[in-house]
Amino acid sequence: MPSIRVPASKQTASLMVAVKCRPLTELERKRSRNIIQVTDDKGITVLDPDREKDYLDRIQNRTKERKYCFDHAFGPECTNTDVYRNSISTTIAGVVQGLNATIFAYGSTGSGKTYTMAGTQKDPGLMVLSLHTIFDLIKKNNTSDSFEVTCSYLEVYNEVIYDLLEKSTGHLELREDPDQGITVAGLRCIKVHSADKILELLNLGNSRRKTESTESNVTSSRSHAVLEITVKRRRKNQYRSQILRGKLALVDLAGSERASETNSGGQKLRDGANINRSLLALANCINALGKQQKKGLAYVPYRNSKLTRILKDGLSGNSQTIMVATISPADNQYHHTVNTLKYADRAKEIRTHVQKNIGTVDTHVADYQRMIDNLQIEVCRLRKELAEKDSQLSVTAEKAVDDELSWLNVLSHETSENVQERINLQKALFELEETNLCNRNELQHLDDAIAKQQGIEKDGAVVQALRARRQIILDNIRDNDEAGINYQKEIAVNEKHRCQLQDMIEEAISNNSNRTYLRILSQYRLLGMANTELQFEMAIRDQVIHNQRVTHRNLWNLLMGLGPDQRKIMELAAKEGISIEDWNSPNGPSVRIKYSPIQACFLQHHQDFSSMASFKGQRDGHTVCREEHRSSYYLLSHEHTSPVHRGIRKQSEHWAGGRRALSFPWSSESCTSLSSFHEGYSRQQKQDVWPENGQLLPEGASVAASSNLNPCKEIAVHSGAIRSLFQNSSDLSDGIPATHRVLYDTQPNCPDLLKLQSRYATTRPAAFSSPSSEYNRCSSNFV
Ligand SMILES: Nc1ncnc2c1ncn2[C@@H]1O[C@H](COP(=O)(O)OP(=O)(O)OP(=O)(O)O)[C@@H](O)[C@H]1O
Repeated sequence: MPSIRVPASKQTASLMVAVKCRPLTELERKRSRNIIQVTDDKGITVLDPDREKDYLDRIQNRTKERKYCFDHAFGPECTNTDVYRNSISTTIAGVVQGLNATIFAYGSTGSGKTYTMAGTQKDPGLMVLSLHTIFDLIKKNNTSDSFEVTCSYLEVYNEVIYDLLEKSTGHLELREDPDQGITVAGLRCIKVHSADKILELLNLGNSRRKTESTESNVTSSRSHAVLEITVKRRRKNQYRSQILRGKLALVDLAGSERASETNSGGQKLRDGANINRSLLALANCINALGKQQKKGLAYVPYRNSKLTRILKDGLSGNSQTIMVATISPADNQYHHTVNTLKYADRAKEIRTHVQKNIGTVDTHVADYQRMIDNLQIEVCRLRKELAEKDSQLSVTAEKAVDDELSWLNVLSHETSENVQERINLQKALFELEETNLCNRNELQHLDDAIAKQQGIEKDGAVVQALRARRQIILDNIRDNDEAGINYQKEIAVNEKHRCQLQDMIEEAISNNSNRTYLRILSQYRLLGMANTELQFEMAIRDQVIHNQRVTHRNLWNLLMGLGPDQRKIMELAAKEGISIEDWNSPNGPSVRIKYSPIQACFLQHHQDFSSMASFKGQRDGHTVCREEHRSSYYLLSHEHTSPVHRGIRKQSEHWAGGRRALSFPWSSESCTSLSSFHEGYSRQQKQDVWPENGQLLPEGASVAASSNLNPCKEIAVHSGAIRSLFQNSSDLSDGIPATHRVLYDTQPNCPDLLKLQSRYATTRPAAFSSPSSEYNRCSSNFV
């Protein structure tokens, strides 16, 4: 069977930027002034739009004039063909040779993106000209190679993907394929034999595209359109054939605008917000990629929109990419023009890695025979499926039930998208934190290096270079922190949407006659989604555990390399409550930390929670391996604080018919990230807590008291907890508070209990002597 493999050689290519300035429109000619000068085939000057300057500007010689230099610059007199010949045609030729190319038009609304990409009858656009080139090259090819050209056309409208080659399609999903990168599942791919056929399809697709008349543009595109042409070229010799697969993506973006400028409201305003969101995401990616070339380690937020995910390959992967920045020459468009040119200028820094997509096919007779066999099996299966579908269609009663369920399917689908989006956001947040962790590490090293270097020569060249690098890292950290805050906001919005969806499902179910069945079905589906999220959380946690282990190992190696004396290490560690064992073990020494009873309590709780927890270390009293302990941090932060888990907890509360679910006092800590959890946790360590009223302590848990107590009256305690409560009674400096009673499930002859009773027998007999029936009453209220 054919297999496309990545060949060894890769070439780095810069993103090519061509700027095209359109002529003034009829209306603009009456009202506006031309402020664009194309100085030569690369240079552009944007003149100051203000004819009159105020006093301050005049005396300080301030001007808004801006000068730029790009790979190509085209003035209003240039046609699309001029742009194509000078900047695009060679790249298109590469597509027939198995290379990928992406061409996208970027600019504000009404600046001429659609005109440039689609064009008119008299002035055909880049899409049309590219297609003609591809078919001309195929036609002129005088080798024995065979070609297959396929095309797809999609639009992203309001963050939903639609197939423009299908009359009415549902929402399409993006898939991340390890071999092919980002693909759109279910997108129609049509085989074409001539440029005219594609143009026919293009016109058809364009007629389906969402456009609106806005104040700035009569036919403003409300969606981002992506036309993808794949050219498969098969080269044969006697036994083997080689396949070259080139892909060309032609992208016409929707126009960005300010709501105030377009004077739009309602749906138009919503479209505008979504368009701006994805364009902002694109601009952020361009910024980050540009920065990455200069500074390294900047996080690129591809996941923020469908558009950027689709364009990912074009922006940093295997593609020769051309950005055509379109601008208007009108003086009232100055800000938009400068903004577009600013991003175009940054985009020049972007680098992609171009490589031919080559695969081979063994064409032995046996392979053909196998292919035929497979096809025959497939035909049989399809026939059978068709017969089944026919019989299904005839059962109208079943169909009626299907109709009844269709609303649930729609809502389930939306919920699943909501879950997917949340997972993506959390993945992005996680990646961002990983990046910042590296940044912070580097910062630490830099600080050390600066301090050391300053001892040698104060403010020398090396120190200055280190400081410059430090500033860059600080900037990166700040930018990433800002991005992280935005992700958290988006997660909150997503979570709100999840609640709305769930309410809608609940409402729909309660209005339906098949209530019980639908409720079970809905819960089943929601649980399925919750399960997906949990699996994702676990994958992240495993990654964190792995990272911690590597760090742990490295630290030991470092410590050993430094060679401090064993006794000294032991002394220092003991001061920190750490004991070190097995010094001479071939795997290195093992570190143990003494935990306070409350820490041990939550570790115990979380061990129960996690079925995947890899707690291989020894658990003895309140001693837990450092490694386990660190990994639990992350688990806890997600268990208690991530929207996913809050969602799951809310669901379980709901399904439990309003009965209170088990919760711990510190579960209200809002720690949405690893670092904020650490912060929250260390705060928690500083103040002892008393469990909330009516709370059940798990087996083996213990409590600590302090003067800062919750005003609860009763707690129920398992026998194991009583034991540890007693064992750690020295921690109960204030004893069981006068306002509290402890209810227990232990047999009266339990030795631990007897000891406890004797401790409180004279001072407060009621504090610790409730009968089991009371324990049962108390615990059944909330378990
Ligand atoms: N090179 C050009 N020559 C003549 N007219 C042009 C040219 N470029 C654009 N125009 C005209 O400018 C107007 C706006 O162009 P167009 O619709 O292509 O903008 P756009 O950037 O795609 O806008 P939106 O983002 O709102 O979809 C149209 O009337 C178009 O005909």
